[in-house]
Amino acid sequence: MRGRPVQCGAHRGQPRGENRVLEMSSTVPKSSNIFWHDCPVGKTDRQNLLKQKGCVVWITGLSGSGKSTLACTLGRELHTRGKLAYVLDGDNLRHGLNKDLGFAAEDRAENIRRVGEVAKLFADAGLVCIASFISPYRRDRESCRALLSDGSFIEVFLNMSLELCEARDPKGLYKLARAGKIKGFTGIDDPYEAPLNCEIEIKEVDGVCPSPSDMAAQVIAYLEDKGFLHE
Ligand SMILES: Nc1ncnc2c1ncn2[C@@H]1O[C@H](COP(=O)(O)OS(=O)(=O)O)[C@@H](OP(=O)(O)O)[C@H]1O
Ligand SMILES: Nc1ncnc2c1ncn2[C@@H]1O[C@H](COP(=O)(O)OP(=O)(O)O)[C@@H](O)[C@H]1O
Repeated sequence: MRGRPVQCGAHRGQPRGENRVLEMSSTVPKSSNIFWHDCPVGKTDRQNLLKQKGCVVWITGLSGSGKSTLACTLGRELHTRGKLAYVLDGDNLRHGLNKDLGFAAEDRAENIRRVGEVAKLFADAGLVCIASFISPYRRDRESCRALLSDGSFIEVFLNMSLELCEARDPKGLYKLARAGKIKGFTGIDDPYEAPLNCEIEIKEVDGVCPSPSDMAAQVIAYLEDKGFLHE
């Protein structure tokens, strides 16, 4: 859902003859008397330099579904092809930018809101931004999608069963959650809302998950097809 337009009456700090309408897709700023500054080098210039188009590949799924694995494999594959990508990973961002947030629904929403804004900046810089977050709430993911225009938000759903994720349990978190030692763990006693209209769905076939390189190849094929890997 697009947010409400904000009237912005100045350019580079100088008042303009007519107001410019900026589209704000998230919350309305708390601060007043703020002005948008345009720079002479724009997104198109950066994309031409990089010979690629900026976008956000948003990977969502349960803990243990393979989000970080896909993010890293995809990042490496793009790097090998000479494409600039950057991975934003849930666990990593919770060590810094989002270290003040927990796992209550409102904290997860704020986590995803911040990441959506950061991912938008990376896409504007011309990079393939790979965001790897459980992002369990549809509404939060849709808010991030609304920040990006023209199909440049690509939602990848790692549709792996809870059984598979729990059997993997690389960090032992499902075991702790089952034992009641972690409360509000996604898939156990906290919700995960599967995407309804994602661009890419990766799932098990006969209980077997595609290999990391096959998953990455599926995303690369999409990016190629939609022209993100060219000027
Ligand atoms: N309660 C609870 N629920 C889910 N996950 C938990 C929880 N507590 C800690 N962890 C660890 O946090 C990682 C998920 O962080 P995210 O930022 O991706 O979560 S969210 O998008 O805000 O829901 C997640 O990483 P992944 O396993 O890589 O998904 C876990 O390692
Ligand atoms: N496609 C895959 N095939 C087999 N094992 C995988 C695959 N993707 C991930 N794994 C393994 O599953 C576990 C969880 O993967 P991870 O990427 O950490 O998931 P998430 O980031 O969603 O929590 C890891 O031990 C990883 O090596």
